[in-house]
Amino acid sequence: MAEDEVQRLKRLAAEKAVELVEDGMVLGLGTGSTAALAVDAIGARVAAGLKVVGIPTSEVTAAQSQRLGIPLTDFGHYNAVDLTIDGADAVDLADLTLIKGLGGALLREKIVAAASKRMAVIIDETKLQGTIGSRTPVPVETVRFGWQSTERQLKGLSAKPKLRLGKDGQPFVTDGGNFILDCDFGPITEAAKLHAALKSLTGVVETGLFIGLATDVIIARPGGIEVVRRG
Ligand SMILES: O=C(CO)[C@H](O)[C@H](O)COP(=O)(O)O
Repeated sequence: MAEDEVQRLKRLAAEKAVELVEDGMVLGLGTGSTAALAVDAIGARVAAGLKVVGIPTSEVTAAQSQRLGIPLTDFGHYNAVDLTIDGADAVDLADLTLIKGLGGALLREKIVAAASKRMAVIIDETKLQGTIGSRTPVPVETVRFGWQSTERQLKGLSAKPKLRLGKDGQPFVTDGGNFILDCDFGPITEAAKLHAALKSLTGVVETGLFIGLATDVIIARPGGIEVVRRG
């Protein structure tokens, strides 16, 4: 699919999700190229008088929100988020399991998603890949100290881990100061079991498997928008 068309589809999904935003809401503001389009659309509504507060899932999203005049808050002020709008790297429509974190923000994204009453995931149809893991590795955020030891433990779980590098060829560092090991497991049939096994490893901070968190998936296809809701 041509890049312009993918961008058009991402914008359609973002705009559909922003229709769910209501006055007075606490919003989770996602990270990535699709989520950024939703943040733009929220910013336009704020400029037109909408009253919301947002919790950003990355420093990049925080900076974008500030530029747009979206008031920001944190979990010191609110226990729960009414609605989070975020992208995803892979979605299994069978149970709305997601892989997230190719943009590097998975830890904050998961903290915000876990506190959200509703999580709308916005994607173009290229993110639908059937069984999760078939085409997308699982990002695993790992403390820097001893990352090679954590990598060996991951290999013990049959992963093929690869340390993520930044554009400068140095290890990519997350907003939390950690590294990411992108782990190819092949198709994942028992995501919850795998997630639990990964989390039990010393040195693993969080995984990019988002299970039972998405409530709505908004898919932009060339022929139109499809909304899939949990249950
Ligand atoms: O999980 C993420 C960032 O950590 C993003 O939501 C995910 O990478 C999708 O990004 P994009 O919309 O640019 O394809």
